[in-house]
Amino acid sequence: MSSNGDEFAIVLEEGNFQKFRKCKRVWVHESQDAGQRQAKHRSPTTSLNRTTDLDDSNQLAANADKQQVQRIKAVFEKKNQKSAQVIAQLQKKLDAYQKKMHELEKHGAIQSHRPPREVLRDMGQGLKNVGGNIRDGISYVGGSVMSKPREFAHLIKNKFGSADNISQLSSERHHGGSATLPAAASQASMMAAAAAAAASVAGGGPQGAGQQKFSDDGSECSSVTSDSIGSLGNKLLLLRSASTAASKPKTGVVLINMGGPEKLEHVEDYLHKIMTDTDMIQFPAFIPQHRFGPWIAKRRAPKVAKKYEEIGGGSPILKWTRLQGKLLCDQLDKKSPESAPHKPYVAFRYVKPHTEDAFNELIEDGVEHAILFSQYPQYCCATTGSSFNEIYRHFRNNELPKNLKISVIDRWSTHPLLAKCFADNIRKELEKIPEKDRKDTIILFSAHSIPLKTVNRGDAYPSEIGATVHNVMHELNFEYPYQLVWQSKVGPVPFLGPMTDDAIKDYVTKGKTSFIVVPIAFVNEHIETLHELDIEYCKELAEELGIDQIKRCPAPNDHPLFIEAMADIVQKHLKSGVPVSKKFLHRCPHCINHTCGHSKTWYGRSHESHQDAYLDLNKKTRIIQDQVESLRENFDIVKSLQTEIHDLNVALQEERFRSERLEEQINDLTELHQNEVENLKQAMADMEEKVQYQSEERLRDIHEMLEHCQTKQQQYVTLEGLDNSNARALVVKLINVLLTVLQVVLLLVATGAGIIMPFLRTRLRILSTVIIVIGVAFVLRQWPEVQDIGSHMMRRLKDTLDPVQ
Ligand SMILES: C=CC1=C(C)c2cc3[nH]c(cc4nc(cc5[nH]c(cc1n2)c(C)c5CCC(=O)O)C(CCC(=O)O)=C4C)c(C)c3C=C
Ligand SMILES: [Fe+2]
Repeated sequence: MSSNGDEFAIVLEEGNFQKFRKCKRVWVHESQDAGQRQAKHRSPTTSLNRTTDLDDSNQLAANADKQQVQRIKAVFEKKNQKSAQVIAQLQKKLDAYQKKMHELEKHGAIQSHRPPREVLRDMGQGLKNVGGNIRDGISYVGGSVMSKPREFAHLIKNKFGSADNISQLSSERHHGGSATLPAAASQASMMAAAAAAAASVAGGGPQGAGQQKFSDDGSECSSVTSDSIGSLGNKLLLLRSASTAASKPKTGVVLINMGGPEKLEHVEDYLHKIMTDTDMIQFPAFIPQHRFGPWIAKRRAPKVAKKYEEIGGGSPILKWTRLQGKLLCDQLDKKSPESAPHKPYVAFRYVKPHTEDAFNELIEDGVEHAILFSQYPQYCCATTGSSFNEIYRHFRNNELPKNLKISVIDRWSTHPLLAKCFADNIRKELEKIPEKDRKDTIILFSAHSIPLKTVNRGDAYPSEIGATVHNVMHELNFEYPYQLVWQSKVGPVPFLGPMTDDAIKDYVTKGKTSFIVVPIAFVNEHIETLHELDIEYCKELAEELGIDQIKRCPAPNDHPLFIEAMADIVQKHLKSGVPVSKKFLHRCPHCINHTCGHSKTWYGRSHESHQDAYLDLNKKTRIIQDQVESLRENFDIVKSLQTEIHDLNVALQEERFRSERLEEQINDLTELHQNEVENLKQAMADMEEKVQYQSEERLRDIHEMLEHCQTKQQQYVTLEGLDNSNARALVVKLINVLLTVLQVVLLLVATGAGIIMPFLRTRLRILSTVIIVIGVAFVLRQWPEVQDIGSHMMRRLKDTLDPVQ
């Protein structure tokens, strides 16, 4: 048996072998689950490795002893534990990310079913954009103003001549006249008409084809009369029908204006509110305004009501404002999707809908940002100031919701599109004037006057009016003579002049006969354009002065350039990120109005708080951006960890396979060994049996020989006995003696052999026996000398022991 075999013999020793099998079972069991999971991932290279592994394992198996097996087991166990830990950690991380992503999805940031990585990337990008937008204000999303509805409107205009005609056709249809109107077109007409209203430039809308000459008596004074108010009504009706189901508005555009009585019965209340508005009118200190104001309102009401009656029974301000708001928000929705949906709210100072109506609705709608958009292009303490003071008072008594951001557009007198709009309207009026008179036509920019006292306090109104006038004239290349004049003086106190009517009178006396009056301070038709300018000046004064060339330029109303101007103003405001202008927070140098002081402080604070909120939002956006970034990084880490896990699993799988092979080898060798041991045992048993059998054979042979001898002897005895009985007896006795002697000799030989055999079993014994025998023989041969030596030694010993003798 080889030395390797010896080592295996030790391993296979009953106790050790059991231990080895037990350890192996534990190890195999631990790695079994993972092995099953990974089995399908076995790569072709693994099978290649197997051969090498097999050799390794053969080698290993060949050299393995108990410690080696345990060491191998420990290494694999350690590896197994490590992988299990790594897998558990990664699983944990993965769970956390999945949870985060789930939360993000749940909170609406991700609403798609795209892969989370892509969603994360888009979200990150979106947040980046949001951040950018917030930093830059709300970014301008470019888009042509001449968008689809307007193109559609142009189409319709080409077909029907004017948007107004659509409603006409529509009513004709009701009377059976719609046979020629295609069904689809009739359905679309409602939508188209709304767009057409926005596109009613020259020839369309109230200023163009729909515009009517005021007087039946052939007066040239152009105006927007009750007929055109009716046309405005139709547009609004169509707009309303065309409006789609409203979604929750994000941005509310609050159109701030003074308003006018829509019905005659509202006139007194309207005047009452004006007369008691101390921002608008300040009675001398000795007159109690709250008493005297209503009294004047009551007295003045019939006269004012008559005027409203003459313009069609009420102020068109609300209708125009609603239309302007609708068109504005439509444009904003397209141009500024970041702040969409936009919804217009009307906040009038003296009639319904009041400030509180607008804000109640706006808050109920859940608007996030309310833009307080003054509809007075030029700031005046009596008008703009009064409305903003009213809003301040409203929020002094009512809580401003924390989630409602407010910002202010307080003036826009120099907006280029406003000037372009006025210039366009002026050009159109100029075209109506005979060419010979055109160059000499004086353009009279007429604005509502204000008391000189107000001017002297430092009200910006006159200078801002002047700025608009300058810009309009710049648009007209200053090609015409022009003059800024003032109208609508009320009460006995001195007002800013020259008055419009006085100016016309004096110009006429100076030989001027052609005028275009431009209402420069108000953006839609109202009593002062429709009555004071159209009736009192263009008609009555012209008659009185004997001239027929006083034309009136329409107010901006729904002029596309004006709507575009409004949209641009709002957009730029959003983009600027400036909630309130410095100028607005700055009081007039001689302001005596305490409300102005409180109001501006309030706007300033709310501005600050919004600025804070804005900064806060910015900060939060940045934090979210950072989080998205780190999430993205973590995502990458998870990805690489997943790859690592996969690699580890593959390696683990290979190790497991290798160990399996090793185990198989060990099993095979164990079996081989057992077989060998069995064979050896068998061989030994066989040998034993053979020896036994051979010795029995020998004995039998001896017995047979003895029996044969005896038989021979008896034969001899029988043969010879016949001759001589005495001799025969002697021979028998002799043979018996011989046999006995032989037996004794044999016995002696056997005994001797029995005695001698132990001495001859090993070489050493044989050697020592030979030496002893030779020694004894030598002693016996030299016996006398040995005796002498013995007696001599005895003597010497006695002498040594007894020194006295
Ligand atoms: C920008 C325009 C206006 C300024 C500035 C303005 C100042 C101002 N007004 C009054 C007194 C009255 N105004 C009245 C009506 C009225 N005022 C404006 C515009 C401005 N007023 C308009 C557009 C209207 C008419 C609205 C409508 O119904 O269509 C009235 C009531 C009518 C009347 O009694 O004649 C009064 C009164 C003052 C004292 C003032 C400046 C301090
Ligand atoms: Fe006024």
